[in-house]
Amino acid sequence: MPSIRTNGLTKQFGDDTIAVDSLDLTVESGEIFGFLGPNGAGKSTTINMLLDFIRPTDGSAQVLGMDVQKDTAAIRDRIGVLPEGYEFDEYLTGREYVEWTIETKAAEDDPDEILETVGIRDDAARKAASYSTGMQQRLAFGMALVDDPDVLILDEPSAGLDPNGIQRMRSIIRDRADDGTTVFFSSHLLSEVEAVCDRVGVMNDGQLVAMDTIDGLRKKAGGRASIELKCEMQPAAEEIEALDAVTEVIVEETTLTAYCTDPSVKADVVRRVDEQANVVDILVDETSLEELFNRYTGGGRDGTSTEGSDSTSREASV
Ligand SMILES: Nc1ncnc2c1ncn2[C@@H]1O[C@H](COP(=O)(O)OP(=O)(O)OP(=O)(O)O)[C@@H](O)[C@H]1O
Repeated sequence: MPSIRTNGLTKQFGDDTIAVDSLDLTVESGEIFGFLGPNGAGKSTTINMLLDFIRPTDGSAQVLGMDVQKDTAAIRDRIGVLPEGYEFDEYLTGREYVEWTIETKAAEDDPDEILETVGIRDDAARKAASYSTGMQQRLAFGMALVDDPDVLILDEPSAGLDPNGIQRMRSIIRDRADDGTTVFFSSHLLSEVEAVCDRVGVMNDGQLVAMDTIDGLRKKAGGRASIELKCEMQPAAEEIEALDAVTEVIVEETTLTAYCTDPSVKADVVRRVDEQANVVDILVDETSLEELFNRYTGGGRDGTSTEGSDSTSREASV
């Protein structure tokens, strides 16, 4: 049974804005699913409908086989949520927030263990409202982990986190998924999606424009992978050009760069170049996800899809 399924899910705001347009989505149990898209693509609106925070104009959605509108309470018992823009009031400390969540869910977690997991145990006695943005995000994430939920729904979970926080969050997500938790998280950070997801759905302008593994998406997009080889002597391009799936070969002195439509051909390229010219160094530079993302989203609603994203080619490359 899929953990999350939507059928023709649609949300229109006012007369003009179709925030989510006939979304058909299936997330299997135990998957880490990345919900990717530029600002305004419809990610939060979708999540808000899954959580019954807002009602769809059309279509339906199920979480854990239950209808999100009819079985809201039963669903909330079994999911953990990190909403976008969580706000903490000035009265409770970090530990009290976690304790409150444990109590609300009638769970038996150890609050200190949760605080330790997300890396804020040393600050647990401070008021949560005085936390930095990243610490608040860690706290909200910790609260989502209470009661070992079957499904984690995380809206931009790395927002405000430092590299250490991002690393920690990824590792927690992987651990939870290994234990069978389904993780659905939205992001416009390409590197994040690449780093943890089994599959991604790409939203653009309210529509799901692609849903596949990263590799699968790249193949469909016709993205090309490249490999650069430094050799002892000058290699000849002809034999490499003749390989299936190699589209272009450039030789500059003792360096050969091969572009291919299927990344699996790279091993063959290395072997053959090595036979001719002794490969001394390999520099792989595959199609960047950013390029792929832009190909699918065409720059987003406002043409600035990757603005502010973590899009250095090395970090975003697959
Ligand atoms: N309450 C609302 N009233 C009117 N329009 C809304 C409302 N909520 C969202 N929208 C619009 O719906 C569209 C999708 O917004 P949404 O917040 O779902 O995008 P998103 O993909 O989550 O973006 P971001 O990455 O910036 O959070 C946008 O055009 C947004 O302005």
